[in-house]
Amino acid sequence: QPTTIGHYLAVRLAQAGVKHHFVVPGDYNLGLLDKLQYNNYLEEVNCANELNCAFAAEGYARANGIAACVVTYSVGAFTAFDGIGGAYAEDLPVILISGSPNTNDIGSSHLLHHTLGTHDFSYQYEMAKKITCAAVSIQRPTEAPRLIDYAIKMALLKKKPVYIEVPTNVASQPCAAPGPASLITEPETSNQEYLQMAVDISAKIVNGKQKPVLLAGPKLRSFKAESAFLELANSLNCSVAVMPNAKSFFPESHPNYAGIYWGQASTLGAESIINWSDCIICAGTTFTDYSSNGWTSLPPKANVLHVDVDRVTVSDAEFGGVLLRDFLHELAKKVKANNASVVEYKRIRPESLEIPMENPKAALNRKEIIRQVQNLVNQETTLFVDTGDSWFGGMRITLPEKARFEIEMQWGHIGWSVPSAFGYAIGAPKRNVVVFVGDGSFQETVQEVSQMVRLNLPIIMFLINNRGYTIEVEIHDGPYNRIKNWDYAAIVEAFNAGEGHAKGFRVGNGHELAEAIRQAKENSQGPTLIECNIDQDDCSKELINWGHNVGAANGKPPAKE
Ligand SMILES: Cc1ncc(Cn2nnc(CCOP(=O)(O)OP(=O)(O)O)c2C)c(N)n1
Ligand SMILES: [Mg+2]
Repeated sequence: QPTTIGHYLAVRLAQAGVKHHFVVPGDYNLGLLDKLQYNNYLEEVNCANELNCAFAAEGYARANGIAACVVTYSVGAFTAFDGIGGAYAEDLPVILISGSPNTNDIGSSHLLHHTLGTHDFSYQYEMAKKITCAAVSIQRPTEAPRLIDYAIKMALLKKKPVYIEVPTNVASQPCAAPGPASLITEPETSNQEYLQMAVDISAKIVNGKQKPVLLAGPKLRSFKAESAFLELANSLNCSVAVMPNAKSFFPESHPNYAGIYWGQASTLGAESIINWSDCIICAGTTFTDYSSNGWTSLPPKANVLHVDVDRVTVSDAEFGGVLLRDFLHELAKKVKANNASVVEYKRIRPESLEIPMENPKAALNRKEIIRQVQNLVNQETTLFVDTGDSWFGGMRITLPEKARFEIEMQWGHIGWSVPSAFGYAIGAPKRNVVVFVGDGSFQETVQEVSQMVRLNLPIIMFLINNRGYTIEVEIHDGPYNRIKNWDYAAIVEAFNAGEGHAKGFRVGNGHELAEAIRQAKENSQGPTLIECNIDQDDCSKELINWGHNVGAANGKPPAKE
């Protein structure tokens, strides 16, 4: 039967793998929301604001592989853009759908609400082009199928966000029925000839080296290359280190795991084994000022074989059209086992960093929190760590088999973890979602705890209250790093408003923390926030050192004219 553009979009979203769409309604998108809603493949999830809506979709994409969020024109889309920029930075395919003015108003003398008060209604679409891999605006209903297919296909191919603008009078327009899912889900393939050339040359190089190692990068997950990476690690049988924003993309329970490579914030001797190697296969890695610890930890270029998402760079050659997962899978068949690095690693591996238990009545400190969270983490746990000393605390957690770790080191938006963990929990209902979030970060996006209450999500949040922006203090201090303290436990319980199951605890020692965790594990009907009060100066030495390096990098004077 004839369908509508709204129905067409709903079917395509479902065919792409979206099961929930995150929304903040607005009069420019209400007709579209109706069409999406009565479609039984999709479930609508409300958010308190559009920044959190976009971050919830970003978190859903971490769990589900693709996500969608629907906002209204300008006043909705502009804050959603911040979360979409984050999805772009983190290689997460989020489909941003925005309502927009009636097509009859384009080019007319009408001035409209939720606009800049001019006759130009193209600015949002132009802005969206900058932070997506594809942006479309459906001004002529007959073009809808082509534009929708193009945008969704690009999101799936490039693992980047896309933008679909739907004028308020278009969603209910008649439209051809959508075709088969394969039209939009066709995966990208490698150029077979180039793939084999790249693999043959690389295998010769690797097999000719004395002590190759592997380094896992953040792009392994989005580009579905984790299992191919594991295959290569097993066939090469070498030491494997991971970048801080690739933690959990290689199992830490694997006998060849050699820790996190992050300069002086490295763990388990990873930096030593990387620096000792004569061939570092960097798979899906990116080295930024943050992830290279202020440019202090970059593997020596001459020893690097860099495998990017769609190209391979070896010594003096580069091969385009070679997909990361295909290259790793094929290389695994051609390399000879060489465990020199594993033998060496066993000699340098530092003693295990067991954190001794504190006197349960002593004032709570960062290490005791990490020790107790370590005991909470299991195979079903996904640990979110927000920007701040939470990053460095999270790095100290040893992950059991199948545990997952979520971080947003490229975009680095404080507060991301609360809405992202909310969206993730909807996409992965069987996971135990645990969050490390600082007081400063929490204040940015606290509203989405109310949606956790609404949907009875048993997310456990450790709010590290060190009275301010400690990560910033370590980069560069000033009065602006002090913040107003909140009663965080009371705020979370205020979201219950008589019918919720949120629980809030304020803890000041190891005994209170243990009791709060015990109750959090029992609270299966709603979120539990545990406000961990620690001293303002109780921060990791890794953060202090990292802060010095990043501060120095930020302060580098302009190059001489
Ligand atoms: C949206 C956004 N605005 C400002 C910043 C800069 N920034 N980065 N970290 C911070 C402070 C984080 O403070 P907390 O969450 O309390 O973390 P810690 O005290 O370091 O544990 C800021 C203000 C940021 N990273 N993201
Ligand atoms: Mg703080």
